Amino acid sequence: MISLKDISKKFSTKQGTIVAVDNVNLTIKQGEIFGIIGYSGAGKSTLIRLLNGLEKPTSGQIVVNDKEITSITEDKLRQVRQKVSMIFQHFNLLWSRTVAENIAFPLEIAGVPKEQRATRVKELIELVGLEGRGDYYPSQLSGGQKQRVGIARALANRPEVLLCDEATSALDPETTDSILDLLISINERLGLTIVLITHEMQVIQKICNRVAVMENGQVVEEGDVLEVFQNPKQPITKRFVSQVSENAQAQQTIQNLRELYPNGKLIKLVFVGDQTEQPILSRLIKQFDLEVNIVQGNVSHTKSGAYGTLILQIDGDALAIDKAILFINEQKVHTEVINND
Ligand SMILES: Nc1ncnc2c1ncn2[C@@H]1O[C@H](COP(=O)(O)OP(=O)(O)OP(=O)(O)O)[C@@H](O)[C@H]1O
Repeated sequence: MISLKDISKKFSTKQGTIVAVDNVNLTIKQGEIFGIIGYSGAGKSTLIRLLNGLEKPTSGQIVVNDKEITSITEDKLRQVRQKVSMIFQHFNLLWSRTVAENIAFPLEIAGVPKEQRATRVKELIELVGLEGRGDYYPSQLSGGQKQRVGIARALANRPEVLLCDEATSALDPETTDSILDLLISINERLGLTIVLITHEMQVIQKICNRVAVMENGQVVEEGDVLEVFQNPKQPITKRFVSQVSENAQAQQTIQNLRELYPNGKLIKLVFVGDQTEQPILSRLIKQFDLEVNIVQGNVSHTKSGAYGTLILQIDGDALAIDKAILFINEQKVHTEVINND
């Protein structure tokens, strides 16, 4: 549905040339929710703006729905843009228009007759759960409600792709959850392809099928969310994954246990999907003459299944510990020894 081939975007500034996007190759499939994560300055905004033609790449090709958008005329680009909508961190609503008038705005631009506009606005208000708020002004709405207006407006002309630029970053965790639930339901009900950029792994975890990790303009890692959670390869990906799977308190506990049991091994187990149901721990204790302490346990639910981590402190004979680790690996559970130093 969307493919980026060798895409680079350079900006010339007084300080010199900035490479905002550096040779990116990506394919986004129809109907999926694809997340792009990176810290500030990684190039996410530039990349997403390239997808709807707001920026032109310095080199490379972008194909959206079989149309090569990098070399088409402004007129044709406008047609493609109707199929690629966007929502924003700060909503970008028109403050002097009511909710209904904001949602109607893209329909007016597209020349939809007044009566059809009214019917479509009503449908959209229901779709995003803003019944009874049609005559409100944006200033009378909460952040979450404003983003619902943004989503309704973006969907007005029945796009095939929705781009989300840090769409939940200005919202509190509970409101973030409700907006992400709305995006999931829209993706499922309308079969809409969603591409989102974020710096929060929680967002990726909750709603994305696949993820690309950006650093210094490059995509440094990419894959199914569950796989990336299970086996992050790059240091930056590991940092993002630990945002959701570990917490400061657990780190403290690890520190304490290292001091308490200098001879034991601290082992992190990573479970995916069905493995989270398996009684691996009880079998481990039964089969091996080892002392096993649970330091921390955590199960996160991603869109494609459950993902869990368990940190164990295992003490006893060194050979038995190695055999136990082998046994755990045989259950297809990924293990990582946390150094005792
Ligand atoms: N129009 C521009 N002119 C010059 N430099 C730019 C321009 N747009 C972006 N950049 C630079 O490109 C790099 C990537 O910026 P970009 O906004 O894409 O990153 P980001 O990952 O979205 O970060 P943030 O979340 O802070 O917006 C940065 O160094 C930024 O300063």
